[in-house]
Amino acid sequence: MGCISSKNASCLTDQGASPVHHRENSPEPDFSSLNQQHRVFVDHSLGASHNNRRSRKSKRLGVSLLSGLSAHRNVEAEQAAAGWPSWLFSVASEVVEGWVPLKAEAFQKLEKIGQGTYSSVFRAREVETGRMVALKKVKFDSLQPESIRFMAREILILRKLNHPNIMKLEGIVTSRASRSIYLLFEYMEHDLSGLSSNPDIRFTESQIKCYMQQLLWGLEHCHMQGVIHRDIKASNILVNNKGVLKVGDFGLANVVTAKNKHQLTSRVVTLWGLLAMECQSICGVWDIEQLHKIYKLCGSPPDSFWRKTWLPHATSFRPQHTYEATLRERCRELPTSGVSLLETLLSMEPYKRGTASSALNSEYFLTTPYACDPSSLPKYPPNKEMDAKYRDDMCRKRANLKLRDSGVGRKHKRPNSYAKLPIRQDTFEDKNMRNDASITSTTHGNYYKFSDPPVTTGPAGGFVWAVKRRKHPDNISTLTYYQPSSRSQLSETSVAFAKNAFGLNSNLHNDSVWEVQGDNDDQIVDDVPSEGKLSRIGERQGSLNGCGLDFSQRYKDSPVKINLEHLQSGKQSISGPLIFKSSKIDEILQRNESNIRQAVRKFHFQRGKKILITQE
Ligand SMILES: Nc1ncnc2c1ncn2[C@@H]1O[C@H](COP(=O)(O)OP(=O)(O)OP(=O)(O)O)[C@@H](O)[C@H]1O
Repeated sequence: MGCISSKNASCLTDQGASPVHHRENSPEPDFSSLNQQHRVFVDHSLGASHNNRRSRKSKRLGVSLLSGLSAHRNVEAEQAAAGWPSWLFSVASEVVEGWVPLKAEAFQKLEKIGQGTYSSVFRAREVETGRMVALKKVKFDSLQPESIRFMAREILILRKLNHPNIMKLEGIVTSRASRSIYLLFEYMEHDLSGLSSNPDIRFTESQIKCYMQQLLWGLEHCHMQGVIHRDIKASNILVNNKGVLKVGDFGLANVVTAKNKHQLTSRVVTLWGLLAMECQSICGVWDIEQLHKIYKLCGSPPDSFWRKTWLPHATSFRPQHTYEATLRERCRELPTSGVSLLETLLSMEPYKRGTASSALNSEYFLTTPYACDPSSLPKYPPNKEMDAKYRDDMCRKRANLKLRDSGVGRKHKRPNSYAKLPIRQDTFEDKNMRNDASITSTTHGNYYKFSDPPVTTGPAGGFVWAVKRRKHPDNISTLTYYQPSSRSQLSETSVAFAKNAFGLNSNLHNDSVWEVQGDNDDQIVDDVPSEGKLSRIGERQGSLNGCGLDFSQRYKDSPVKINLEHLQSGKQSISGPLIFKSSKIDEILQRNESNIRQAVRKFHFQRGKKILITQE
């Protein structure tokens, strides 16, 4: 527990009111100018022109460029005077336009309540009012303009949104001397991931409708502002003790404009858990697996879809046989109107897919039982995704120990139901449990409930599921992949693998990198390693330049084939169920992991050398 310290900042005002100090007529952030702000074009051909009219025009243009430049300098001077760090306003001055930084001393930082890929979230007390708040420390590299721009995008989008069901950005804590920033939000006691993974909590139909309605109201607002969230998942849906739901984490959000609507990346949205995201860096199996699951739930798109689609590489994802939707069967306990709504929202064909607005007008919300009032929702003890993960980890450790004790070795076993997972009290018994290095991946609570994969006990654990699936005749598809045959061949791509792995929500690896750099979340950290940030840039940016891999090349051939051109070694085709031989996969995963580690070590070693040289 400790106070964040910084020197230059203003202090907070009334409780409940936005603590941000707005200047008069604070303009709306202009997204289009974010990347162009500092590009001042001087057209040298203008002065050489013999055309008088053109020359006069050029002079006018020159004058306006100069006055634009000086206006810009004024803005920067103002922002510096307000106490903003220069690395921030010189790259993305729109972010702080009309605001002044909040004093770090104005908050007492309490415990960590959330750990995302791009941030750590802390509960804090506003010293003046005693109000609880959440401070999100965003990970980025203040030495890298691209990294700053991506962090800035989240802020700009948050500033653009103003709705009771959207997390409101109340201010930014930083200072002229600081190299990190904290985003200030209202404190929310729960996230839906934590709540729904608690076996003791069962929502009634009207409570579900209440949450759904609030979620859709929030999303409708985003869409009306041209904002698409692109990472809607239970842990990003926050709920407070008054029953109010707010959509959070706009780190992957973007603004759709007429210009960019066909250019946005498909490399967003969290797949089905961190483990999957880590494994995704290896042969891309998990994308395909997830798609396979989706087909099995929602049915595969009809022939007309594949003929009409303009999505690049779409036909690569075409399954070899038709899947009938099983959604109705799987959701037979839900009311018909609810399943119909789900069907519309999950429709594979975009023109059939419902919008947030159409969902709000659907029969589901117009029939009894109606959505309850948020204030009537029960008050639950604080429960976050982090708590659920902690329970999962403990459960896996326990399962692993049991298996060892029974001499089963590395065989994997799936718990019968998530409800049987230990709740937090139980886990205290496990405090003295041996810390098994192989049990490192964390899994989302809902993962067990819905996707029903096995407990994983090692880096390759996910493939047990693939092995299990061999028994099911409906999992048939063909997949081709290039299997690396030797360590040396893989090492050529190790950096790419490392970057890719970091870019794909690999908390496990991110954490170790941060430790290497001596990052301490209790202090304002001045620098952060750029490796993780680089990949983050790639991922958030929507291009994969930072990762060194071109995913657009990944699924060149059809149907459901993986063609990894960066693994230029032995081609292997598998026909039949969508599986790999687990032993081979184990090997590949282990090799990849060690390559990733090597690449990271090498990177830090080289970076350290560079720093030394610079200092000399
Ligand atoms: N305002 C808040 N109040 C309380 N808890 C919060 C708040 N904002 C975030 N959290 C907690 O912190 C977690 C991580 O926050 P967030 O999703 O914003 O970070 P992230 O780094 O973008 O995560 P991700 O890896 O999902 O992209 C959330 O799942 C939630 O449990």
